[in-house]
Amino acid sequence: MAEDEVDAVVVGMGPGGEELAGRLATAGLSVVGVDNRLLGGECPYYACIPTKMMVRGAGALAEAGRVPLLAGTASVQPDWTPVADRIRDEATSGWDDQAAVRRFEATGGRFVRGLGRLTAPGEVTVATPEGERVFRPRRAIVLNPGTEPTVPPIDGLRDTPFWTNREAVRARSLPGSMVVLGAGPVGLEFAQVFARFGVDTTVVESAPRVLSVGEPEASESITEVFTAEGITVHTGTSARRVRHREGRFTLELDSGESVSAEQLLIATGRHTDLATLGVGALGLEENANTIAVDERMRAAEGVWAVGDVTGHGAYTHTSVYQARIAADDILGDGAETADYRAMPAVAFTDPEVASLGLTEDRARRQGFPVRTAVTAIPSSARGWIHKAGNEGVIKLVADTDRDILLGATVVAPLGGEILSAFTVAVHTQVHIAQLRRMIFAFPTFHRAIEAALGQLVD
Ligand SMILES: Cc1cc2nc3c(=O)[nH]c(=O)nc-3n(C[C@H](O)[C@H](O)[C@H](O)COP(=O)(O)OP(=O)(O)OC[C@H]3O[C@@H](n4cnc5c(N)ncnc54)[C@H](O)[C@@H]3O)c2cc1C
Ligand SMILES: NC(=O)c1ccc[n+]([C@@H]2O[C@H](COP(=O)([O-])OP(=O)(O)OC[C@H]3O[C@@H](n4cnc5c(N)ncnc54)[C@H](O)[C@@H]3O)[C@@H](O)[C@H]2O)c1
Repeated sequence: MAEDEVDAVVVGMGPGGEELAGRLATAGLSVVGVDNRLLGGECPYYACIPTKMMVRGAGALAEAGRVPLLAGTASVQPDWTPVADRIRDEATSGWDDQAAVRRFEATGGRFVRGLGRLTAPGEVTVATPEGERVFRPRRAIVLNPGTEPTVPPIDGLRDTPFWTNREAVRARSLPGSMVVLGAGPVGLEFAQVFARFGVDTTVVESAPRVLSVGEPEASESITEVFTAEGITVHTGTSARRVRHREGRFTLELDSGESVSAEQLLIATGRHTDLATLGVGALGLEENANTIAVDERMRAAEGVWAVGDVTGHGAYTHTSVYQARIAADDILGDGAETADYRAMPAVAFTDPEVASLGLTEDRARRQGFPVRTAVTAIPSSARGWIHKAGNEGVIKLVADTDRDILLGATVVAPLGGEILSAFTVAVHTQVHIAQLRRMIFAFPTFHRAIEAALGQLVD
């Protein structure tokens, strides 16, 4: 058992851990970054980047399919090979992180591949193929373990060769049919991609609607688009039993129906194994799904946590934002504290579902004096011109006493880009009266914001 004294140990090198470890190392601290899988975490190898390459391919097919309505004829033959090649060669280098390791080492950091565990206050033990290494960092332990796909306890499921996002992004070919269990952002992005590449796709969601934590208008809009694209959507039901026989999955649903397909994708959420991470050594709850942090990401004396595990939004930009704040705090110049009011989220379906701040329901439950506005994208000038693929809606949630926006949802082509105007408005608390005096270029999609703002005044 070797012992190392260092300034900081970062356990889990997801986007936040990588950013933070690099910052500390660049500042001159001796830093060890630990990851048992790939340096960079889920986002570059199994999540954001490869799935957005899939979305790009699927989007090109969808646009080609719109040609007959707009511009003549187009003959398109979907082929998964360019997508699979791009993911292997351009996104993940064959799921090899050597470039990321070299980039981190160039900052002065040391990378240790292995499973990190808190073994005492101020002590991290890393199990590597060569044996255990014990670190007692002088200044900081940072936890960035991210999340694993959650597999629900459905009778028969565990014995079947189902996919999670990790198998789906490695797929070299696609099945003829697919059931996607779970209609959060992960399930919906994959479902639409696969359907557009010709897979007969069925979505099963236990909540009453898809994207159930968002605005109902967004759920309705996406359900309509999916249905129009030939995707079958079951809501308010789950699977009580799964069987896999002769190359086919069959799911018996709670509703009494059954659905069957060549492949099953589990997209029912994420979790973190805090017991394996050993947070009990810090006096923290091992059965919890998140590590509570203060506004500077401090979880305990000398311990910071960043990323999905903090429960403040499972997005890469959240993890990197928190990493910046934690790094400043560790380096001793931490004036900035976390403010999540304008934390954006984008599901990269087509149309994109982009949102930030409070939904109407949450704003009312929190006791705000609420007024809302809803405007349909097809009724805007640009939406009408765009025609095929113009589905969507903008919904605003305003605090009438303070004359500011509390939340916004944009379902639209490039909805994530349109959302940026609201990110500024909510982040800086611009008065709605001031927003209404802005000039919105004609005929942009974001000009639909003006119509929505107009509904917020008498
Ligand atoms: C399919 C999919 C698509 C997504 N698309 C987007 C998107 O478009 N935009 C977006 O913003 N977000 C997206 N996300 C979410 C995004 O991937 C995560 O929020 C992001 O990766 C940040 O996670 P993190 O920093 O908490 O750590 P992660 O990226 O989860 O990385 C954590 C790392 O820590 C390692 N680790 C865990 N425990 C230990 C341990 N004990 N010892 C050593 N190493 C350990 C893990 O192996 C992993 O490498 C997507 C997620 C999924 C699943
Ligand atoms: N573009 C992005 O920023 C992006 C993309 C993908 C994921 N993410 C993040 O990753 C995280 C995970 O996303 P996700 O979609 O996997 O999880 P999620 O928790 O957002 O959604 C999971 C869905 O599965 C449903 N579900 C749970 N158990 C079920 C069951 N047994 N049967 C049927 N349905 C069931 C839930 O009701 C929920 O709607 C999210 O927090 C998300 O924000 C972000």
